Amino acid sequence: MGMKMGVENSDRFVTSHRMGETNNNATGSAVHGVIVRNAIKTYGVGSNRYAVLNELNMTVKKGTIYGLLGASGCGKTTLLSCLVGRRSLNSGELLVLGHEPGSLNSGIPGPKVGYMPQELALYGNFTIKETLFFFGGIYKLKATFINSQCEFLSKLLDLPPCDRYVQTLSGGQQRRVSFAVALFHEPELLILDEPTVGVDPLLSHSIWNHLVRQSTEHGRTVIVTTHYIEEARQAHTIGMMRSGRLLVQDSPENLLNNYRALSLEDVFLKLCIKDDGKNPLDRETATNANDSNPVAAPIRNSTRRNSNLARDINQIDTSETEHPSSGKSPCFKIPQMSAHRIGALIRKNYILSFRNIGIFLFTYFLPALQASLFNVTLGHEPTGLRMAIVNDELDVNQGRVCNYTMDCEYSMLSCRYLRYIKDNIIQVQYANVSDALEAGRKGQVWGVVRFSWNFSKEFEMRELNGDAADLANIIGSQIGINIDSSNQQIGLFIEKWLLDAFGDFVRDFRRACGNVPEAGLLPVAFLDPIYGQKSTPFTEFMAPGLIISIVYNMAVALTAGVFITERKQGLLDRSLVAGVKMPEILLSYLINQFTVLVGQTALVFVVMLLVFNIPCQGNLAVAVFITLLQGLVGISFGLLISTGCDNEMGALSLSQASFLPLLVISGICWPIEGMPLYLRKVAYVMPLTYAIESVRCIFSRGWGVEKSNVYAGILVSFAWIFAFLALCLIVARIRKFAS
Ligand SMILES: Nc1ncnc2c1ncn2[C@@H]1O[C@H](COP(=O)(O)OP(=O)(O)OP(=O)(O)O)[C@@H](O)[C@H]1O
Repeated sequence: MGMKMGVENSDRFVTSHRMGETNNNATGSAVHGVIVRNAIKTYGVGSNRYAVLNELNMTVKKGTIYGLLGASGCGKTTLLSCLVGRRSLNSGELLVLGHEPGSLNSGIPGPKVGYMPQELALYGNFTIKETLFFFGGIYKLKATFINSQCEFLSKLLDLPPCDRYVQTLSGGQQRRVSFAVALFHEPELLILDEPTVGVDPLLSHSIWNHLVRQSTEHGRTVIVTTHYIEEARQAHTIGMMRSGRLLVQDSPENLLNNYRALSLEDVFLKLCIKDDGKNPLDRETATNANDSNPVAAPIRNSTRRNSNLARDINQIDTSETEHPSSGKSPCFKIPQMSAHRIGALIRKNYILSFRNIGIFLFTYFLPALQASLFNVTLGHEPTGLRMAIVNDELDVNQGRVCNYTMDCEYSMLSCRYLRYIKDNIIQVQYANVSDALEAGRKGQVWGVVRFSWNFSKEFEMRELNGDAADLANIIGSQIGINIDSSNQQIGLFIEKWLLDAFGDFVRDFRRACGNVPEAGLLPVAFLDPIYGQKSTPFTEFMAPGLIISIVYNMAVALTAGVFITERKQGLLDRSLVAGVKMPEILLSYLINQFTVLVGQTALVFVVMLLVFNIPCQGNLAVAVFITLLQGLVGISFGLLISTGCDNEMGALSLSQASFLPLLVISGICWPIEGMPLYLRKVAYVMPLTYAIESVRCIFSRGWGVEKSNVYAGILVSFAWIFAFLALCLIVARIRKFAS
């Protein structure tokens, strides 16, 4: 029933449906849909180089169906990808609808071609309707037209309801949706790579009928590959391919007659037997099937072929023909971008993001969680540090026990000093130094504090004698300290607390004795700091680096794999054949990720500044701006990874591998001034270094953009964004993702 309705409605394919256009079905006056001459295409490099297309010649008349048959691996897909402009020939000539694919105004890649690749090349998270609307957006089709096509093709191809998700469809249904995507915008040329795989015979029959109608009633050219040789009988011309060459091309009837065969399979078999053992480059033997046939003629000998090429090209309306030299865009010229394609890509990216709402929310809030974790875990003073105390001044037998006097009394000063030590240190009494040191070696204590038996007495002598104090007196009044310095941070804290405790002890004691408190301290005074506080918390030093590295790393992680999956599933190829340009894809991802980045950055700043009170002395807007720029650097780097890597694992490894070196070299955890001179130069050209320095200057010094330390961060960020994006385009061009 559905198929019947499809037949009735087939006239829809002559409507005008493109926004801003009156008629899209001008077929031009060229006689040939496709002409391929002496096509050579190789893969691999050096000794691994091999030819997949071997001086191949092919002629497809406009408005006809061309069935391309051949064994697996003979080069059919490669030929088709050259026709749609996704690959280029090493040598030879190729004209599709009178233009070289990829040349200006050729419409290929673009709306003139409908391409169904071998892979499914559909977004599983999209409904059928969303799929058509995505490609419709790329082709700038009107919504009413897409809706009516959706309805029409549903009936023709017996598709499930249009609101069904592609990933929930059966394999055959998915193939039919893929077929619908190739058809629905009514292209002049249909290139279908095995459209009937996984489709039941009834539907396959209907698909072929539809293709016949498309060619006979609407003058569309169809090139179709299939492994089911017999179904190709409905094609006007059959091309039989082997080892990168066309053994023959002719109408099915002629082939059956000329080879006295009952089936096309027999014809192919006979041709293969004939071809076996012959030099694949021997053009005479490869193309001697039917000398009298005008379509078979172009693939005979080289002399004839050249003259045929001249003739074939002459048959094409010269106004429609574009030669490589005239129309091909220069190597690295950035193609013109279009708002409707970018709009379609952005919508697609958002739909894909919101379909995985759980993952989206997690990644959206992750930077804020990381910032919170940083504030909770880093920069705080350690507590519960056990220190061994060996106080020889204590002797119960001699009546030397701790007293708690605060008077000017030189008695049991060891106990008095110990009371000034911060609670972060747990004091554990040990009877003798050797036991205490042994405990330190076993990791039971972080150090040993020891007093001699006559500590208070010697301390008094030292105070009274001043410069006249002798060495024995000085040594006896010392507080001996051994610290486990295996952990520098803990060692530094213990050292500082013991010294602070001594400073407090001396000041109080001298005050009690009516002396000037400060006289007992070192004659070095740290006055008010120029910037910051007297003891700036470590978190404040690290905060700018942490903010930027969290935002940067998140941006890299979210973009490093963005179009690897699309590429692997053939979706990138399909979009590019539909006319999308690589810069448009990059821009759409930049825009999508940037909107996520804005939210993430805002949350990180809220957590750092409002929740954990990291001070910002300068202009917060400039700090946020630099952080956003760094996010864009991360997105650009992620896109570069995505362009260069073939699989998600490689992208993940590369993004992770680059993160740690960048972290350490950018001065996040340790001052750049602590690096060797040569490394500092490297550090300063890294993407994050200047930006971190800029934000640090804004946060702690309150500097503005007029200072070179601040604007350097902005300029360097812009430079990296442009460098990464330019590299993306170059890599894409080299790897042939670009159109
Ligand atoms: N990107 C590539 N790099 C290297 N070799 C490739 C590449 N793509 C295809 N090939 C090789 O080129 C040959 C032709 O492949 P192609 O996909 O064009 O064959 P095909 O006729 O379409 O096969 P099938 O009918 O199985 O799809 C195969 O040997 C294949 O391994």
